[in-house]
Amino acid sequence: MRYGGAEGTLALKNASMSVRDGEFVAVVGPSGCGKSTLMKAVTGLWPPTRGEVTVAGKAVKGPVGIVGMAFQNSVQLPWRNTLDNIMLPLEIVEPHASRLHAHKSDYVAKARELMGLVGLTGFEKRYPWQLSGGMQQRASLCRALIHDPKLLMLDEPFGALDMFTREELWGVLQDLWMARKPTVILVTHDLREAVFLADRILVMSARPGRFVAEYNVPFPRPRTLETTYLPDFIEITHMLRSLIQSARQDAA
Ligand SMILES: Nc1ncnc2c1ncn2[C@@H]1O[C@H](COP(=O)(O)OP(=O)(O)OP(=O)(O)O)[C@@H](O)[C@H]1O
Repeated sequence: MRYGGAEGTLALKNASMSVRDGEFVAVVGPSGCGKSTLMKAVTGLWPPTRGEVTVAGKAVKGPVGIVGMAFQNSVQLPWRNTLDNIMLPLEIVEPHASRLHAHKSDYVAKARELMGLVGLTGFEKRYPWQLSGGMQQRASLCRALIHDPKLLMLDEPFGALDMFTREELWGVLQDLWMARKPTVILVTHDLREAVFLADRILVMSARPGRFVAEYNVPFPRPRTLETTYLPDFIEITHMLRSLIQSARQDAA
């Protein structure tokens, strides 16, 4: 996958991966290795120069409707309250857009249910600027899930948060995933986050990115912060750190 024509930046090369229905996969790798590019390819936001992407058995030719997305900088529309921000995808993604007017109360109930799951009950009428960063990311997760996407793409969703809030949101995301079981692809620089959340971790090489290792995470769910202090947990994060360190050195 190349940006800017034949002489442009080669972001991904021979980057082949597959994810099972309902699986939670984390993608880690050196900075600039093409993780976000991978997300753009999978969601159909940027077509690969060569190769193909298949989601739910169909070749991706443009933006994929069954995807929910959340990024590091959760952009909530400042003139909409939290409930209305969460409901935004319903105005865009079919079949919900055509049904929204006639079934508004059902959809509002669904948004409230999601808000309950992430601990935002009572904040429906608050505007984004009245919420903390962590609360805005909770709202982003709800917005990413409101249209029941089969695939949830998360690109550093907690990257801008302090460690305590981040760890709290790992639990929130795990609960959401266990309740709804979407397929998740999480891009993260935080190796503890990857090990806490994922069933399987894919490690990328330096740019042009490809997959150089994968690791199945053995811990039963629900995982708790106590899990992160287990010797095995620490050993896996060390091992991932060494793999990424070697990938960075190979590139140097
Ligand atoms: N729209 C674009 N146009 C040109 N080059 C781009 C574009 N987007 C990304 N790149 C380049 O492609 C390469 C991979 O970028 P990408 O954002 O996918 O990496 P990343 O692994 O997500 O980075 P980071 O870990 O720092 O977030 C980088 O060299 C980047 O400069």
